[in-house]
Amino acid sequence: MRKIIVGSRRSKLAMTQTNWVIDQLKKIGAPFTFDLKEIVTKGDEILNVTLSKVGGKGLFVKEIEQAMLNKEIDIAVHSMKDMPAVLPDGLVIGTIPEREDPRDVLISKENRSLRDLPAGAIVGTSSLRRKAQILNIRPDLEIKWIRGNIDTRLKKLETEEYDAIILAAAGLSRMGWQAEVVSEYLEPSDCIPAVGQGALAIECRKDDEEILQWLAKLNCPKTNRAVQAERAFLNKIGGSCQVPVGGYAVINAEDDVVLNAFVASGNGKTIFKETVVGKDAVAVGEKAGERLMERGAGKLINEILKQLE
Ligand SMILES: NCc1[nH]cc(CCC(=O)O)c1CC(=O)O
Repeated sequence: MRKIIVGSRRSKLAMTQTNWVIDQLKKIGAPFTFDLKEIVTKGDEILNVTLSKVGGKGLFVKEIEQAMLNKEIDIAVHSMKDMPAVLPDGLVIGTIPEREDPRDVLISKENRSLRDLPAGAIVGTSSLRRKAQILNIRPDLEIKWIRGNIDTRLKKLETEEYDAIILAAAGLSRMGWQAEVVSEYLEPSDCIPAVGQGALAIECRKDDEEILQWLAKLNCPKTNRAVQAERAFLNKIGGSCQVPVGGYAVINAEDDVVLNAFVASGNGKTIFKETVVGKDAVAVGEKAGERLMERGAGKLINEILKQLE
């Protein structure tokens, strides 16, 4: 039997996701044995800085992709939302399994919802996307940066000066946290998820036909189409991590892709939202990007990027 080397970040979430995929492959009878190889990425090492300031997207995958190109590993399981728009030559996303709950959740002291938090309450998040959307609804709240893995953040809610934190529902449930810890599931009408949130990307070499053939059996066509639309949108607007942006697509009963996307100013005062419906996922994503740019998102993005210079 062929031995497959699976590369993974060492975080508990990464390991959990990786082991889940290995289990799925075993379950469908893939004729492989598996070896896990831990890889430390830049994103794991730099914990004290906002991600958007240290390079953002790609930070959690670059070293892993290099190891794959060097044939030190054969496959890797990533959170789709950590994946840059373009993959290095020679690598592909071999499969996208069914998406988990894509929503963000609010976890607060006294189990308060977003609209019930006390005036001026402190909310922990390091995501520009979450910050802008939260401030759009509750401009009085104070957003305080927080980093670290999910367990660390939950602990900080108890030990540090936060009244609430925001996390992805998918990460929480994959880590075995029960829905009871959640104070409120934020609906996409309030807080549009990150592009790819809740989905996994399993990456391998383009020419590894044997692996590709088995990975294909784990593929979820609906999730695939939805994520394609979201990523086409992100690509169109330039996919920068410095700009509050989000996109979430579903497949409706008519088999159309329905994409909701937004671009906002950092303080959430200006927020442009678009909904685009259509059969062709990539076209839907690109159209959402084009429309938002026409409405002024381009100007907004340029202003944000200029301030960073
Ligand atoms: N930002 C880090 C990150 N990358 C992927 C997830 C888990 C959720 C997912 O797979 O989308 C998380 C945690 C979070 O945002 O709370």
